[in-house]
Parts: sequence; structure tokens; C-alpha cells
Amino acid sequence: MERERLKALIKERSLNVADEPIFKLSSGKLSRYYVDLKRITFDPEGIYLVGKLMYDLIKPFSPDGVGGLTLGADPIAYSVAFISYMDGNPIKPFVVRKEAKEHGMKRQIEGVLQEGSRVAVVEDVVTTASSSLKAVKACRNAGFEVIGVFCIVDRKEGGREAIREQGLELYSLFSIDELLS
Ligand SMILES: O=P(O)(O)OC[C@H]1O[C@H](OP(=O)(O)OP(=O)(O)O)[C@H](O)[C@@H]1O
Ligand SMILES: O=C(O)c1cc(=O)[nH]c(=O)[nH]1
Repeated sequence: MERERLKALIKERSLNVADEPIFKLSSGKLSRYYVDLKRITFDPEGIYLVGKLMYDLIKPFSPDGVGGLTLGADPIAYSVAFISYMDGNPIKPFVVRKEAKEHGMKRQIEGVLQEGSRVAVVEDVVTTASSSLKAVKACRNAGFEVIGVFCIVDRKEGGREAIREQGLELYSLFSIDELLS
């Protein structure tokens, strides 16, 4: 039920489809469609559904932490952390900055996790997985053990294969096909 509701919300609010490839992606490529998941992750019902469904996906792996590359991953990490606490199984959120801070503690990762923590890397959309893998690399540099990459939508444009090359699996709530159909 929650999955069907989230799918309906994404189709209604996030899916932008054009006749021509007018949407510029993070990779620089142009696409005929764009899934704007910020329309979901900045909405109270959307953030609840994402938190609940993503928590259900991640929970079997028993991670200590959940987070990813700012900005897409941030609301996902916070909502999973909130839901996990309500479930009596707290998972700590963290944020990977695009670049390490140049002042203060000069950290790239913000949070309270210790070296050796097992973490789930989350993402809103995976296209090439370049953003997810940037987060994976930062996590590994911080001494975390990454257990997998978990996203809301897999655009199926090579991300899964790129993630596998790093010895990890991609888990998604939806693939682009079921949103476009
Ligand atoms: O799999 P990839 O090819 O890396 O593309 C997907 C990334 O692109 C978008 O982020 P964007 O770069 O627009 O940044 P933002 O989250 O800060 O808006 C999205 O949130 C993913 O992080
Ligand atoms: O590849 C991307 O940058 C991208 C694609 C998409 O559909 N949605 C998004 O937020 N980013």
C-alpha cells in the first residue's frame, strides 16, 4: 500500500517527460525525462513514505549508519533515522559533503559514526552512479564498511554495473520502467 502510494505521488509530482531531450543530467547528458524527487523528499507525506520504505529495504542488513551525498541523500537519511528510532532500532544518519570543508574540522562526512561502522549509502536517483560512488569512496576513506547502495529510483543507465565494479549491489524502490509505463 505504501509503495503504491509513493509510486502514484512520484508519477504525479516528480516525473517530467518531454518529446525532446531537454533535461540536462548531473553527468552532462541530455534526457527526455527527469525524475525530480525533491518534490517528494521535501513533502511531509513523501518523506514519511520514503523513510518507511527505505527503512524496510535497509533494515535486514542491520547497518549502524545511513547517508549519502548531499543534497539528494539528506532527507532520505534523516527520515530513515527517524523511522528506525520509532521502530526501536536506531540507525544514525550522516551527510557526505561534495567537498571536504576547508575550515573547522575539515570533514567531508558529518555525523557521529565511528571508524568501522557498517553503513548504507542512500541516493534519490541513480543514473551513472557517479554521485553514489563519490559517497562510497568518502565512506571507505573514513573507515566505514559500506554494505550497499539504496536508491528510490534506478534509471537503469549503467549505475548498477558501476556499483558492482566496486563490489557492491544497488537496491532500488522503483526502476524507471515502472514509472514511465
Ligand atoms: O547517478 P548520477 O549520474 O550521479 O546522477 C544522479 C545524481 O544526480 C542528482 O543530483 P545532483 O547532481 O543534481 O545534485 P543535488 O542532489 O545536490 O541536487 C541526484 O540527486 C543524484 O545524486
Ligand atoms: O542523472 C541525473 O542527474 C538525474 C536524473 C533524474 O531523473 N533525476 C535527478 O534528480 N537527477
